[in-house]
Amino acid sequence: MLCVRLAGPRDRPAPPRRHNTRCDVIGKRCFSGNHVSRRSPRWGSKVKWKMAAADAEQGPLEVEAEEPRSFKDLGVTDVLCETCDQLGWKTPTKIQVEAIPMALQGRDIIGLAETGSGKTGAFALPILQTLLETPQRLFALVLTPTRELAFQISEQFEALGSSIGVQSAVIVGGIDMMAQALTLAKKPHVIIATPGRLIDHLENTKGFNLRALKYLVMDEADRILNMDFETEVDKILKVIPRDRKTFLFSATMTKKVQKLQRAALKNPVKCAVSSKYQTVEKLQQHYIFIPSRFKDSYLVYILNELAGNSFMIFCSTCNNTQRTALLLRNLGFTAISLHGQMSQNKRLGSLNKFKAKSRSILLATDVASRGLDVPHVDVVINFDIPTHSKDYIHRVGRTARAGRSGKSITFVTQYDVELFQRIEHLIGKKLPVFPTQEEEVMMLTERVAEAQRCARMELREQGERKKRSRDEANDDDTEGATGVRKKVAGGKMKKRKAR
Ligand SMILES: Nc1ncnc2c1ncn2[C@@H]1O[C@H](COP(=O)(O)OP(=O)(O)OP(=O)(O)O)[C@@H](O)[C@H]1O
Repeated sequence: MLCVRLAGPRDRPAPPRRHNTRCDVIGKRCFSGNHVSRRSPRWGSKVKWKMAAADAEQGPLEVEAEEPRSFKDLGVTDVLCETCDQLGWKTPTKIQVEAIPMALQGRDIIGLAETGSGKTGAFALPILQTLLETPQRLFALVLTPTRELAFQISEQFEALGSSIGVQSAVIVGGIDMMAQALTLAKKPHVIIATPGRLIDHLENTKGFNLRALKYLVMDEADRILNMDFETEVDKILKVIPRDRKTFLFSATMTKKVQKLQRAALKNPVKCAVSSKYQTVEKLQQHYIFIPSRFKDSYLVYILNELAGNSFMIFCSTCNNTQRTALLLRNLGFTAISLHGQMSQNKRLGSLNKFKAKSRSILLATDVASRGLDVPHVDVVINFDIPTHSKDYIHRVGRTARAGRSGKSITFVTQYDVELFQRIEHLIGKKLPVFPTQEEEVMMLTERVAEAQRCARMELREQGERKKRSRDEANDDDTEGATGVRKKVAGGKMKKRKAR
């Protein structure tokens, strides 16, 4: 028997019912009788309805909930509660409290919650629970803006679904189409994809379609819906069923999300547990105002001052990311880069080294600003100020995740004042200055200048090598290219060495 109580979308949740259900392993029947219907969250009677109407024209329904104590209270089935417990998720986060019961009732959802607040679990758990109750291949599609985020979400689905045998597939660019086609032929339960590559498969891979899809998730929805992906998303929406459930999640909300809400959502519930552009409370945000030509010296100074921490440093271009990584490596820091001009293998390699703490500094473009969850990041440095203020929120959200504390420092030069003011306006806060000692910074300039010269040389050599051979093995972020470091090192560069 499948656990679906056919109820109207505005029904108040019914009391829990125990019943026999398909569970534990997708497609196998369990008769333990321990499972709670997906339409029967235990705390249902405590839901207070803020707005009575929920018509698409009138905007999404907003709900306010009294806080339940456990995932079980939200209506999550025992087997998934156990997995949450094993993952160390003792209590649900606010967005999970708001979104999971609504999702289990079969509602479309717009989820807005600050960075690092557990949005992935908020959409993955209801999908897995429904999959358990109504097993089906090619059940859910999650769209993400970046490849690394797709891998991360897939890991989370696999972790949460480990005890029920869920199979997920990552379909992103930069990876062999044929291998992906073979994976798709096995019909995984959940596909996590970047829009462009998914379209490639929908158009070119024989036998692959999403005509039976039950769930569409857009993670980082506002980014997915901006101009870069608009055409792809429209194409995808045309080839998936209209009677699917749709979830949009992000830490920042734009008018474009509302635009899509009109186009693709049905009777959505808005689960907003933060204001539109909110940064995390436990994040200490700072800025430094410095002349543009001393940026590198100030960076080295700060890395020394905060030695022992783990850093994510954001640059505006691939070239500057690469250059700064080379510069820092020439000065003995364990820095590694992640940007769009690297092969996918190298990108994942960099991220894994940083995650494994074998590198303490990750330099990245905005390809790493959204969604990436590396819990040990202590400090985010905006070496180049973000040109889109919203990116600031996502970048600094790479630290202070899941209740931890963290620090961010934004470099503001004479050219960045207006952008900085826009950021302060967006987040509704005046940021304090990060204290620096100018004399100490100036003492670094000579060595930094030498390292800059070497980094430029290496960058040129890398460019020439790339031209000579398109062989990926020789391209991008070759850490071996730091032989020049020896030329620079000479004496003891740093007061203290970053880990
Ligand atoms: N209920 C929970 N209890 C404890 N930890 C949790 C819980 N839910 C999620 N987490 C952890 O919190 C971290 C952040 O979760 P997640 O990546 O889903 O955040 P997010 O809201 O999607 O962030 P972003 O906006 O940056 O994408 C992850 O490491 C995840 O394992």
